[in-house]
Parts: sequence; C-alpha cells; structure tokens
Amino acid sequence: MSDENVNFIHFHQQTARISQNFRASKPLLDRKRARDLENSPDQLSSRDGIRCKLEAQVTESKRIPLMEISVNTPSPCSRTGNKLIQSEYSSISDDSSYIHRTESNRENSDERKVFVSINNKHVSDPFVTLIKQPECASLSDYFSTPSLLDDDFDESMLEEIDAICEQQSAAKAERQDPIVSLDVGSSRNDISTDDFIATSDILSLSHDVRALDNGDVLDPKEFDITIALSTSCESMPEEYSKYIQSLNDKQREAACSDISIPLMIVAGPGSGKTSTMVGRVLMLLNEGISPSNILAMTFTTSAALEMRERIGAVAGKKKAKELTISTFHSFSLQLCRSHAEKLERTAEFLIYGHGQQRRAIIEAVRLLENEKNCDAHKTEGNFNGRRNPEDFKDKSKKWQKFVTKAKASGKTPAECCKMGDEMGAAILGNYNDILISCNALDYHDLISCSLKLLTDFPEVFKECQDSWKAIIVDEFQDTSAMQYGLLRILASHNRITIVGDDDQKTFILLQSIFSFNGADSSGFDSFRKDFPNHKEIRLVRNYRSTRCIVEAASCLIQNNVNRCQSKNFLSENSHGSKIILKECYNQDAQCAYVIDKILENATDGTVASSSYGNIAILYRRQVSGKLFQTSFRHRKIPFNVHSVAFYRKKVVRAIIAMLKTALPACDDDPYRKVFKALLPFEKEEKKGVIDYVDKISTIRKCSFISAASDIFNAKISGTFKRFYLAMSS
Ligand SMILES: Nc1ncnc2c1ncn2[C@@H]1O[C@H](COP(=O)(O)OP(=O)(O)OP(=O)(O)O)[C@@H](O)[C@H]1O
Repeated sequence: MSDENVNFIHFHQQTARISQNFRASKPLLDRKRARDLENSPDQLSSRDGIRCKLEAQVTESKRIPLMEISVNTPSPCSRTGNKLIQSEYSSISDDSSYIHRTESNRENSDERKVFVSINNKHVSDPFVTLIKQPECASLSDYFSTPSLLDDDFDESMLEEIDAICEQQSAAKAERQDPIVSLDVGSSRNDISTDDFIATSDILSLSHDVRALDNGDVLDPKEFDITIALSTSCESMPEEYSKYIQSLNDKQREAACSDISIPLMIVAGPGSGKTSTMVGRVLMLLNEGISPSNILAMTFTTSAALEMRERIGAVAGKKKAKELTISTFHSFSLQLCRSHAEKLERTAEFLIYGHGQQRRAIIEAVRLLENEKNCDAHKTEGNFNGRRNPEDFKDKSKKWQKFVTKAKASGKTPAECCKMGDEMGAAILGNYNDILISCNALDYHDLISCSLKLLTDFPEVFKECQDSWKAIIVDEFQDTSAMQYGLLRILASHNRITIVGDDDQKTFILLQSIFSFNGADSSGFDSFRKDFPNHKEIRLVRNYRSTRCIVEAASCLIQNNVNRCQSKNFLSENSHGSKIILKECYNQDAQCAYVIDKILENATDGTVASSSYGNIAILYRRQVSGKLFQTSFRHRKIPFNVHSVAFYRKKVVRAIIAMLKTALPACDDDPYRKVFKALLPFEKEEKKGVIDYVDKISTIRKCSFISAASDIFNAKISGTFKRFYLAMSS
C-alpha cells in the first residue's frame, strides 16, 4: 500500500472517531465542504472535502502584508475563486493587471497543485509582497466569511476592527494636520527643519544633548562612541539624521550601533523605547536593508500602528508601508498559511479560540473514554447518540489546564509519555488529531507550528532568512519561551534588536512558561546566553512622568527579585506634586474622597491645569468604575469612560451578532449570542433555553435557528421532545 493510501485511511479513521456531537467538527466540516465545492468543484470533487483539500498543495504562495490578514480568513493565495483574488489585490508590477489561479496536474501523478500566477506567469519568488488595495481593508472584509468564524475568534476580529478604527482616526488626524508628525523629532532639540546638520554641528549638538541629559561629565569612551555615531549619521538622509540627533546619547547609541551585532535595549516605561526603535529602523534602512526585509514584532496591533506611523513620519509613508510590523501571532499565521500542507492542513485552516479548544478537549476526553469502554458500547454510532456530552464536560475540566499548558510549552504527546503521563499523552494526541481532522490550529499551534516549519524544513528556514534580514522585537519581556525559540531561529543572522523592560516581566507567569520547557526563567538571560556577542544598552531616563512618580516607582521596583540593581531611573522633569496614599474603609468612602479631591482641584483657580479634563481615575475592576460613574452623574461632574473597548462591550457584541445573522451562510454561534442577549431571563434560565435548543438541533441534525423557530412555533411535539431528550441524557 502506498504512503498516500495509508495516510488516507489514517485520516478517515481519525475523522470517523470524532463524534457527531462535537459541534466544532460537525458544522465546520459540512459547511466548508459545501462552500468549497461551490467555489472550486475540481478541488473538492469527492465527498471527502478535507482529504482533497489536503492534497491541494499551494506550491507557490504570495506574501501579503501581515497586518492585513484577518485571523480566520484564508490567505489570499489560497482563496478560491478568481473574482475574490482579483478584487482584493492589486497587481505587483505596473503592467500586470490581475492575479488568477490555475490548476494543473503533475506529471505522472494525480496530485493537484494550485498555482498563483500573475499575468499568466508563475511567480517563482514566494516572498513578493502583494500590495493590497486600500478599499479592501474595509469592515466588510471582516464580515465577509461569517461561516469561518468561531465565537472566540471575535476577540481577534474585534482587535482588528479596533486597529482599523484607530488607523482611520489617525489618518483623519493626519489629514487635518499634515505636519504634526514631523514636528516630533525636530522640536526636541529645537533644530530648525531648514538646518542641514554638518558633522561639526552634530558634535556640538551631541555635546549639548549630553549635558542636557544628565549633566554628568562624559567618560572618554562614551565620547568616542558619540563621535563614531555622529559620523555614521553623516551619511544619512537629512530627515533621518535630524531624527537620530533628536535622541539622547543612549538612545542614539542604541539606534546607531552596528547592525550585525545583536542588540538588547533594556528600558523602563516612557524612556523612549519606541523612539529608539524608530531610530534603529532608520539606521537599518540607511545601511541598505530594504524595508520589506525588516521584520518588527510588537505585542499589539496598536503598537504596530504607532511604530509604522512614527517611522512613516521620518522615512516616508511608502517605506513605512513596506515594513513588516506584526504581532507574533499574525506573523506565524502567515507562515503557517503559506506552508499549510507541511502541517497537514490546507491554507484555509481555521483558528480555534478558547471555546473551540475547550470543546475539542471535551471531545478528546470522550474519544479516550470511548476507546476504554469499547466493549461495553459496541458501536460508536450508538454510543454517540446515547451519551450526553455534558458527562465529558465535567471530566474534561481538569484536562483543559493540562492541554493548554502543554500546548503553551510546545510539548508533544511523546514527551508526555516519556514523563510517564500516558493518559495526558493520549488526550493530547486525541486533541491534536481532532484539530488535524477539522483542519484547524489553536493559537499556541501557530507558534509551535512556525517553529516546526523553521526547524524541520530547511527551505522554509532559507526563505525566512532571505526575507527577514533584520528583526526588531518590542516588549521583549512578554515573549514566551516558544516565541523566543522562533526569534532565535529567525535571527540566526544575528541582526536582531530586542527592546524590553526586565522590571515588567510577570515572574510567576514567565517562570512557569519558561521552566516548563526546562529553559531559563527569563528571556533576557536566554538572549544573553544564545547571543554571546550581543551589546546591551540601558535607557534610564524617563520622559513621561514627574520626578516624584519616577522615584516612587523606582523604590517599589527595587523590591523585585533578580533585577539588575544598577538600573536606576532618572527624570529631568519637574518634581511634581507629592503622591498621597489614602486608605479608605470601603468603596463608598473611597469614592467620596476622590470626588472631594476632584472638586477641590477643579475649582482651584490658582492651578493652571485645574479642569475636569486634566483629571484621570484609574481603577482595577469594572464594578468600581460603576460606582464612580453613578456618583459623577449625581454630582453633575462631566466624565468620559475609557474602559472596555467599544467593540468588546456586551451590547456592541450583541449588535454585531445580530448583524451577522443577516448575512448569508451565518452559522449557529451568532444566533446563540443573539438569544443570550435578548431572552428576558436570568443567566441560568437563558443557558437552559439555549442548551435545550442545542439538544434539539443536534438530535434533528438541523441548524440552531431552525430548531429554535420550530420550538417557538410549537412544531415539535411534547412526545418528540421527551423521547429524544430522554435518549440524549
Ligand atoms: N530623547 C528624547 N528627548 C525628548 N523627549 C523624548 C526623548 N525620547 C522620548 N521622548 C518623549 O518621551 C515620550 C515617550 O517616548 P516613547 O513613546 O518613545 O517611549 P516608550 O518607552 O516607548 O513609552 P512607553 O513606555 O509608554 O511604551 C514621548 O513623548 C517622546 O516624545
């Protein structure tokens, strides 16, 4: 039997094991089969859609900017249908007018390949950046594939929406004040935009800046560095040079240090990390690295947007657009989609969020139980029909933590087995099989699969090395062990800059993640060990806060264990008013005290900043916020709330779910959410009704909404309900 046939049978065995009750697999497999058949009859001509999709290898893929890929949307190169691809992506060269897909059979093989070609020419370089047309980045894109979205995906989708909104408001602000961003760099040292900075000017300016920064006498070694850095600025375009000169000595040293030496910038809040990273990117560009070969990793989409905007203000929007500034997950998503076939997935694979992951774990436990009780329950079909999935829910609770932890650390079933945890190995194995069968990856898989691609496939490693010639990582302290592993491989060329605050790392979390892997408890330590020739620079001057705040924070941070004791923060800002520590008996007393203080400040005409708009209240829990809001209304104090992001508010989520139900091919989840929002019952009762509708829809093998409408239209008889519900419980 050929390997292919063995795989085929194995795949079918896996799929057959998965219960019809596993909601994630049932609707996804059915729905995707139908959709894809419709769009691409050749690709999925057999009933076993997934099997055929796995065969269809995307042999030549195109890179699109990472920021523009939404999480559960298939990559453009893998989308079916010419129309979609044509409308979404503009041509690469001026004369090429469209991109289209062709399919051809391999010689002596029935294996089908999908090529992406431009103007009928197959593109040999899989890392050419496609330019997405601006109108495509509209909200409608994010709603255009409702059936591919799982409920937990909402989080990432909402983040993307937030990012678009931020982008739009930033663009609007820019339109209103086109020179605003240019002012940032030049205003710092009062350099007129007309001035061209000659070398001698730079030296004196550097000297001034030094004096201004800390007032210390420079050690001669540092003075040499300043001269060297100033010389390196000499060859820069004027705008770059001006920007670099606006940085303080340490920031400038970091930005301009040799790009072939790994660089670690350890910096506290408000010390100009972003400003320095912008300087570093300018330096890389000046050294001849193309913007499309620079990869900057940030932890949030808003940080990515800010960095792009700040680079764009100096280097020009065109260059800034070409940079790849991405989160770890969107970077990995793109890599996995481009090489999905190597991961036994198709490029359209789904991302499972927490909810789907939980359901898959329940199913993994059920499979194990099923195998154990094989004799007692002769056929799987009977078993599936009679057992209540709720039984497994309880049993699986303890396994959820285990699987999440194992996945977060990239542990394999074989490794669990080696450690003597056979049950854990079996459940992890089942879980992984389920994800393969459902053509899905979870969030942890995105990172571990990228790591696998880079380590097991030399061609992928080479592609990445050719593509990402320099790497910059923001918020390095938040990098997990697996993400760090990914970075270490990507940065085999040593052109890596990491920026982070070692005081900000959350020890408990980080230590558990790192130690799970048997690695160091700190990413910084790992970096020092893995890049022994690295250079380390500390930024200690805080530009954001008053001296009083910086000193108080420093005192507190001194208590952190394992911290670098030589790191003392400075602030040249004014001392500012003293911090008052007030203990209150309860929340009401606290609220009353705060209101008194606000009224006292806001009505004090002697203080220049006395106005309600200059006062902020930070609170830890939503519930405390409510109390403030009620009291402010009562006392007629005007206020704004910046708490839960707009799109994460319950009411907004409910409205989005309602809108989704109006789209064709809407799946069950939006309906569930709408029911949850609209049913006039208490939480438990709502859950009861939704579970009831779910049961009926499972028994009748129909959609949630059709079961619900039958129930509410009383089309389901009492006898039917009682009989089948008794069977399923
Ligand atoms: N060398 C400098 N001279 C004057 N102002 C500076 C300098 N470096 C940074 N700043 C100012 O300090 C503020 C914080 O800078 P930036 O956002 O780069 O710091 P950060 O460390 O990234 O901040 P955060 O900790 O909030 O991420 C900004 O207003 C910036 O303009």
